[in-house]
Amino acid sequence: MSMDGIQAGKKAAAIEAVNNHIKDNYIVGIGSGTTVVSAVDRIAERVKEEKLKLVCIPTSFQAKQLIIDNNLVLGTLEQYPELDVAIDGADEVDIDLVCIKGGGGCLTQEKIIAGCARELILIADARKDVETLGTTWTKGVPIEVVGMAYKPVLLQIMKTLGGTAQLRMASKKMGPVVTDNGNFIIDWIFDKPGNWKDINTTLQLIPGVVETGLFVNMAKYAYFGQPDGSVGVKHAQG
Ligand SMILES: O=C[C@H](O)[C@H](O)[C@H](O)COP(=O)(O)O
Repeated sequence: MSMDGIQAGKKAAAIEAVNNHIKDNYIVGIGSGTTVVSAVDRIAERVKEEKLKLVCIPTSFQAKQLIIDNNLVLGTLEQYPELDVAIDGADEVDIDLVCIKGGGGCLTQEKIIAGCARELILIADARKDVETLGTTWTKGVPIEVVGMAYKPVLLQIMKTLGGTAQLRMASKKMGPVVTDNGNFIIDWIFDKPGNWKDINTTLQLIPGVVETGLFVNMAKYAYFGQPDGSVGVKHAQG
């Protein structure tokens, strides 16, 4: 898939999801990443054209900037602890709509916002629509960890679950990536897919782990855009 094709797919998925799931007077969670940029563009367009009254709650520093730059109304969880919908990207989504998030390091606030929303809607290009996790996304599961605990956590993950866990290093700064919450990220490359609910619980129980990039039973719909602009929609069972 060409870069243009990927971009076209992201945009198409974002537009269709915003058209179908954003309604007047909604409190909307704004996810993070490149695909969400197109969603916020479309939200801003609809607010202008249809005079929608929305409040947008960000999942990251990037999302907050997107909301402000597009002149949307910015809110916080303190003001609006219950959201109507959250729209967010994903690094890979399996057949049960279990997904990996955090490729851009924003998983913790994303999961909090998703947990407060009635509906989590995923938007992605079609490469990310897979049967089992680890098919096209080979960078593993991002796990946010308190800085001083990164080494024991990393060792514990490999001992308990196998695979390879490594500290994510920054590219334009010496040392590790530091999240919006002041923590580090461990990327865990798993050997094979498993029971993601159990794996997620195991990871969360390791002291020092803040949150994992495994989103299990959270997404309600996933929109996958193709290079030709067509969009496939998947709905969670149950
Ligand atoms: O940390 C980043 C987020 O979880 C993103 O939503 C995820 O990485 C997908 O990003 P993109 O839309 O850029 O592929």
